[in-house]
Order: sequence, then C-alpha cells, then structure tokens
Amino acid sequence: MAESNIAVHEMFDTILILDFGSQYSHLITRRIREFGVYCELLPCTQKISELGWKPTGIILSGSPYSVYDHDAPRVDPGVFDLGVPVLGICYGLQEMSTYFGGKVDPCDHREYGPATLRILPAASADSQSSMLFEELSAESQVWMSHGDQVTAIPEGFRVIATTNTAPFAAIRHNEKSLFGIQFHPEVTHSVDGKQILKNFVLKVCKASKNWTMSEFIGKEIARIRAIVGEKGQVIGAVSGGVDSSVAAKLMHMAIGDRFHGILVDNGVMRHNECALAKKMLVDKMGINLKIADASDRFLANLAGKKDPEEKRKIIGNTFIDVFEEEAKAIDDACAAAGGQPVEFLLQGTLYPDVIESISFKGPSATIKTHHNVGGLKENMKLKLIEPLRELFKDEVRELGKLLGMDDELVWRHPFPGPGIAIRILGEVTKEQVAIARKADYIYIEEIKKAGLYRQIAQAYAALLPIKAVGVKGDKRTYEQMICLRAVETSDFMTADWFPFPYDVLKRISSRICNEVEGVNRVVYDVSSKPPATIELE
Ligand SMILES: Nc1ncnc2c1ncn2[C@@H]1O[C@H](COP(=O)(O)OP(=O)(O)OP(=O)(O)O)[C@@H](O)[C@H]1O
Ligand SMILES: O=c1[nH]c(=O)c2[nH+]cn([C@@H]3O[C@H](COP(=O)(O)O)[C@@H](O)[C@H]3O)c2[nH]1
Ligand SMILES: NC(=O)CC[C@H](N)C(=O)O
Ligand SMILES: [Mg+2]
Repeated sequence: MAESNIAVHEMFDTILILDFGSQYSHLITRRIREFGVYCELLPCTQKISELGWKPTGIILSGSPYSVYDHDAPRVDPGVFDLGVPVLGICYGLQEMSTYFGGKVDPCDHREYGPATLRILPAASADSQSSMLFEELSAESQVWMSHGDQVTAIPEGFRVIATTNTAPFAAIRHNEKSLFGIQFHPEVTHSVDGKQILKNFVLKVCKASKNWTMSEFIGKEIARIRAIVGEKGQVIGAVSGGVDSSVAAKLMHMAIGDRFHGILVDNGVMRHNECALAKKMLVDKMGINLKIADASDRFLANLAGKKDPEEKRKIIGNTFIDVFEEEAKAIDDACAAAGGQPVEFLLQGTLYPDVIESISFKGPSATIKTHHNVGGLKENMKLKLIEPLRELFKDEVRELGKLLGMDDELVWRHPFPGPGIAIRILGEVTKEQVAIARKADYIYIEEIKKAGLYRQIAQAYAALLPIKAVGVKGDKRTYEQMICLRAVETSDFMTADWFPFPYDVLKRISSRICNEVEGVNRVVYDVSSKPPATIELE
C-alpha cells in the first residue's frame, strides 16, 4: 500500500533522536514534545544523507551495547557534518567520544541510580555551556545507568560537569555545539533533567516552540487537502474509539462528505456501542458514517472456536472481508454519482505503533495478534493517510478536546477491535456475549458513578465459562463467573491492577449477581502486566 504523507518536518522545526536501543529513548521524545517542540525518533542506522530533511538538532540515545563491542551500533559521521547541535546521552556520549578519538573503558563499579552532578565553574564562563545548564543549581541529583565510562576525552573537547564517580559527566566541544552527558536527563529521577533537555532544544538548538495541537489542526487539515485534492474520496474504518474518531473528525473538517467512515458491527461490541457511536459521530460531529451490521457473520465464523489466536485471526479476517465489501459499495456509489473513485484510506495509527515498528531492537515476540481494520490486501491499491501518526495518545486526547469532542468520547477507555470476543474465555456465542456485555455495562456505570473512570486506564468485565454452585432466593444455582479487570498504566506496555475501594467492589459485585442472569460469582483480577496481559486472550 502506498504512503502519501507530506513530511511533517516541512511544517515544524524537528529535533531528531537517534535510537541506539535504550529503554528510555521514547521518553526523550515525550519530554521534548512536552516543551512544544516537534521531534522524531529514528533508528541509529538511519543514514543522514538519506534523511531528506534537516533536523534542528540531534540527540544520540543510550544503548545496551558498549562502544567497544564488536557489533556495537555506530554513529553515522554525517550527524557531525550537518552543523547542527548534537547531544549524546550515556552511550551517545561514549560513542561521540570514541568517534572523535577519546577513550571509553568499563568502570570498576557499574553505576545504576542517583549521583550528584557538579557544574564546573569553567562552564559558567562559557556561553554554550551556560545555555545548556541555564537555571540549574551548581549541584543537582542525576540518574546514572551505565557500566562504561569515558576515561579520556577527545582532543578539542572540555569537561563541564563531574560527579564523584564520573570525572567526565558532561563534556562539550570547544567550538562546536557538540555536548555529551553520562547521566539520563530524560528520566524523572534526574531532578534537573527536563531543564537540561529544554535548554538544549530551545536555547542551544533554538527550535521553535510551535508544536501545539491548535497549530497542528490547521496544518494537518491543509496537508490532507493538498494530498486528497479538490475531488478525492477517502474511506476509513471508524470504531467509536478515541483514535479513529479524532482522525475522522480531522478528515471531515478537511474534506467534508468526501470522507466515508465505516463502522463494522462485529457482534462483540459493548452495550449500545453502535447507537452511541452514531450519536457522537453522526449527530454531533456530522461525520458521514455507514454502520455495517455484520454481527451474525462474525458470530457464525466464531462458532465452535476456542483457541485465542484462532479467534483473533477469524475476527481480523472477517473485518477485512466486510470492510472491503463496504468500501467497494461506497466506491461504486461514488463512481455512479459521477465522483472520483476512492483513492485513499484513513488510518488512526499512533506514534507508539510507529516507534515499535522502527525499533532498533527489531520486532518483539508475538504475544497476541492485534487485529485492526485497514490491514487491507495489497491489490486494493489505496494510499494511506495517517493524520495521528506523529501523536501520542495524550496528544490525541488534547486534539479531540480542541476539536470540540465530548469529554465522554475523549476520555473513553480503549476498546480492542476483537472486543468482547477476547473477554470470553473459550467459545463465543450470542448468549455468552449478552452476559459479558451486561456485566460490563453495570461495571463501567458503577465506576463512573464512583468518580473513578478517569483514574483507571482501562476496565472491563470478562466472562469465565466455569460454573460454581450458589444460592439465590433459597434456590440452588449452578452458574458462571464474571471476572473484573481494571488497570493503571500510561503506555499499556506494563500495567498494574487498580486498588478499588472495597465498597465500590461490593456494589459492583452485588449488582452483577443480582442483575445478570446466569452469573452467581464475581472475582477481581489482581494480576499485573507482566506476567499477565491487560486482555484475557
Ligand atoms: N468495529 C469497528 N469498526 C470499524 N473499524 C474498527 C472497529 N474496531 C476497530 N476498528 C479500526 O481499528 C483501529 C484500531 O482500533 P483501536 O481500538 O486501536 O483504536 P480506536 O478504536 O480508534 O481507539 P481506542 O484505542 O480508543 O479504542 C481503529 O482506529 C479503527 O480504524
Ligand atoms: O485494537 C486492538 N486490537 C487488538 O487486537 C487488541 N488486543 C489488545 N488490545 C489492546 O491493547 C492494549 C494492551 O493489551 P494486552 O496487554 O492484552 O496485550 C489494551 O489496551 C488492549 O485492549 C487491542 N487493541
Ligand atoms: N545507558 C547506557 O547508554 C549504557 C551505555 C553502556 N552500555 C554502558 O553500560 O555504559
Ligand atoms: Mg478501539
């Protein structure tokens, strides 16, 4: 599928972060975005000569490698030929030092944790170093995570800060804007770390502080119009979730009814989901949306299937089939009305997905096959438009708010494409879906009533198809169990269970047992991720 993105760097000053594989690389990106500066993370293997745009400044990340490893990732010398400021962090410092002829050796004591950074008086006398350390106190706590150290700095560099254990905790080139620091300014435990990054980006690189969602809206709409043209038609899968709704809203603002949203009712959506999506997207936002009811088809395809991966694959494939049929119908209708055929596909891809796919560390092991609509076959020849490709989830929410979307939609917990089907262990039937759906509705309603919805990143009720004995109205029952899940997380990669007040759990449990037929027990999942995952399957 062809890409049709006009580069965002043409619109915003961009700091380039080269990822050497550090676990903190994405944090550097987050921090800089918070200052209102646009930045991008690319693998360290990116050749500067093939970049096609000029960054305003470059940051070299940390790495699990040692610079003296035979397979250590190397910095592209092109980085230093651009004439833009460069900041090396940990491995970035070590690699920069090695490149310019300095020396790096293993430390006697590996150092993981706090250290006191002391800015040398000489640094205050030097305008570049003063810029990097502006507003810092002479001593501050920084966070270390290294086993190697620079033992001799390259010629032409000078030391500007030290710690008790690191004589070269911060260095700079005597003339050029090349800096290296041994500690990690991107982690919150480095008390002045944020300020150092801010100084580097705003003072040293002089990047414009124009990365705000309100600037983004105007520029993105103009970009979409330039790509799609006066008559082009765009289709897109819309779920009623935050990401696709925000993407659809932007698209609607850019091209009106030439955007055709398709919501697939897969029979495993939450209670009232399609009606709610229609109310918000069509009635309130005016989006051109078709709701395709394929619930029977999904449930028929899922009949008798128990294996989690098989269930996910069936749902993913059915999504594609239904979406392609609907897309073709829209295409035919556009052509019949004398319009252009559909040439573009809207996708709600977010930046974390992009980071994951370009990771220097390579793809991680498949834990679950994630299924989204839009994974269409090559021969559809649609060109992708991904307006949220550069944004993190919190930025998408901010955008949604600025676009005037209701809080109820902006703050919705994420809901996976395969829906309730991966929240019913084993076989999925219409009856089982009805039980899980009702319990989930009650659960979320009570969470909202208790004022806890925004504190929880994601919550849902799952159905465990095992039976236990109970007693209701003096009668013996033999019924299934509902398993409640609620997690706190910022990136959904790791998560911890939410510590509910007991009285809220009590109310939820009592309501579910009383109101949901076929259930006589409620359990609460107290597993973190890892070792568990957020969804059950
Ligand atoms: N029932 C559906 N009908 C149409 N498209 C869907 C459906 N479910 C998922 N999708 C598509 O799959 C994409 C990925 O789903 P995902 O759940 O990650 O995002 P979302 O639903 O837009 O937002 P959220 O993360 O808040 O749930 C959606 O953006 C949407 O394009
Ligand atoms: O759109 C989606 N399609 C999927 O197939 C899918 N599987 C899991 N999820 C969501 O991803 C996050 C992490 O979930 P796990 O810890 O279960 O992997 C959680 O937010 C899950 O809800 C999905 N989203
Ligand atoms: N965090 C880092 O970048 C570590 C760099 C290198 N592996 C060291 O141990 O010093
Ligand atoms: Mg969703």
